[in-house]
Amino acid sequence: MSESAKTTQDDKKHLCTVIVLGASGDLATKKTFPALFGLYKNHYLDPKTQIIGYARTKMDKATFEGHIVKYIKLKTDEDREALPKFLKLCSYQDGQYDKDQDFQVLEKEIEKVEKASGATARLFYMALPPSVFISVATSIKHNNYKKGVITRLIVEKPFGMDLESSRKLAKDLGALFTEEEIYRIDHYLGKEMVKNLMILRFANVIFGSVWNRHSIDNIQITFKEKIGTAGRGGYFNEFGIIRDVMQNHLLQILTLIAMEPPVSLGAEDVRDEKVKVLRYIPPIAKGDVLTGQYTKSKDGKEPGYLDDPTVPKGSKTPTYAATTLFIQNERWTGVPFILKCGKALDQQKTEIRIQFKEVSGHMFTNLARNEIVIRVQPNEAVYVKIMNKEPGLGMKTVISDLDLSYSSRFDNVVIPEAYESLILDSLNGDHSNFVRDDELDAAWKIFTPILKTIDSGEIEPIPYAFGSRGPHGVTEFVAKHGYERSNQEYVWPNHSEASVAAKGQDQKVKLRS
Ligand SMILES: NC(=O)C1=CN([C@@H]2O[C@H](COP(=O)(O)OP(=O)(O)OC[C@H]3O[C@@H](n4cnc5c(N)ncnc54)[C@H](OP(=O)(O)O)[C@@H]3O)[C@@H](O)[C@H]2O)C=CC1
Ligand SMILES: O=C1O[C@H](COP(=O)(O)O)[C@@H](O)[C@H](O)[C@H]1O
Repeated sequence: MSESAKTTQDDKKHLCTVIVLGASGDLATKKTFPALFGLYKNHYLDPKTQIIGYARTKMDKATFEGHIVKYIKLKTDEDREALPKFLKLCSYQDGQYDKDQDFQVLEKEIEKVEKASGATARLFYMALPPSVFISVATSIKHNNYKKGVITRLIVEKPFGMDLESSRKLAKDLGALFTEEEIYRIDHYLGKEMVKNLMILRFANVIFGSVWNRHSIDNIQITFKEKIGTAGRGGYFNEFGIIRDVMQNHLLQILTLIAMEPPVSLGAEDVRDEKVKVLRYIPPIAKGDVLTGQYTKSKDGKEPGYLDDPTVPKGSKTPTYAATTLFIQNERWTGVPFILKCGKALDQQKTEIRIQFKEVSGHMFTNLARNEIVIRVQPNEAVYVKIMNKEPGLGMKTVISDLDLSYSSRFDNVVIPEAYESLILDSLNGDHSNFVRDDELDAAWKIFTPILKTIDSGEIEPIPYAFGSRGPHGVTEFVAKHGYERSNQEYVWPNHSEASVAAKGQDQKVKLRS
């Protein structure tokens, strides 16, 4: 174990200097700096914290500041007051990613700000394309890694393309930094409702006792986006929707839904349980996958995937995928976990739908199955679909719900951005919501064989129109794995953003988009 790693055990709350590598890029501008600002204005960031941006692009201070503020939303007077103070903490340094002398200049800058702030830890945020991860990590190790200073490295996905490349990345990174120093970010682990999963499951007897194959018939985890690849076609085409969303975000949700109770909330206890679940899942079978690719919208206004000039002609990269995973352990054998994700669909939402088995006996007719729906975004909510007596003189059953919609239940709550939550965790040295190397390995084992089949062009993606519900066959795919759609009419009252807005001005919860 390195000198630096040894000290981290006891020094979680060190004052950090934050170094954002790739500071000129999309992620840094859209997510990293707005999240750092969010932490600052809510007093989670020590006001002495210094933030240094680093990238190849030459920028003076004013240009850099213009860049940082582009996606920072200023909603209140306090926000407007906080911004100039936040900008004072930020500076920018240009340099190449593989030149020691440039990282030496960066080192001088870090030492200068450390002297002023008294910081004893460094958080390097790699907001960079994976092609430069290792050369940047090497440059940091050679030039900016100091004995006695805590070093933390946030690495963005994708963590490889398949099992082999992921192992290589892990090996190369592992030769430079300890596992304790590495924070592999999956921003879904920072989402409020994803963080709520352990509490829902393990702090409620009524849920805990039915959370198994004896009561649950099937589980669906769905991610839908209205946008297409939106200028990221070059990146996307290499990866496809399974690597972009399913193998990481949806699988992380699955592990939290399916794992056994951890011994504690400690990072290693939680991650041990997550790995165990993944190891019980066999690789996805070819018959358990359906893929699609979006075409022009029906009105011709939105372009098809292949119309993106950065996408190679005739590409078969899927922009939609549905797969079914099975966890072969005592709790879950026989329960299909159906993961669905797609771009350019009819709506934006991420939700977990747990459908229970049928009620036995024949006392009632026309019953719908119970469902617990955990709405990750938008309109965070947990609602339970139950059968109820239709009010009146008869004994007719009707679907109703027990609805915990955050917008109506919690007053004046600000739901933090996922990146705010995760950056705060890394500043505090907390790994619980980051991906461990063996977790990654187990995840790639599940997906690599089917990805190879898809990459070989063996599975033809089914075309679907931009803005539609997805490719034909998804309903049948889901039904094949046991999901039963009720023939009783039911619409969750808070299903759309419009419905939340329509609830009127007394809406108290501030939900950030
Ligand atoms: N953008 C997003 O919404 C998300 C991104 N990610 C991940 O975050 C990381 C960064 O993504 P993103 O910000 O979109 O990436 P960008 O393409 O915007 O790259 C970030 C910066 O890296 C430098 N760069 C770009 N291409 C190269 C290259 N070929 N060689 C060397 N340097 C290069 C550029 O800075 P300069 O030229 O100034 O050095 C650029 O500003 C990636 O790993 C991505 O997968 C994860 C989730 C969401
Ligand atoms: O990681 C990614 O996630 C986004 C979706 O994130 P969300 O927080 O807006 O749900 C997705 O658009 C992108 O393709 C993917 O790389």
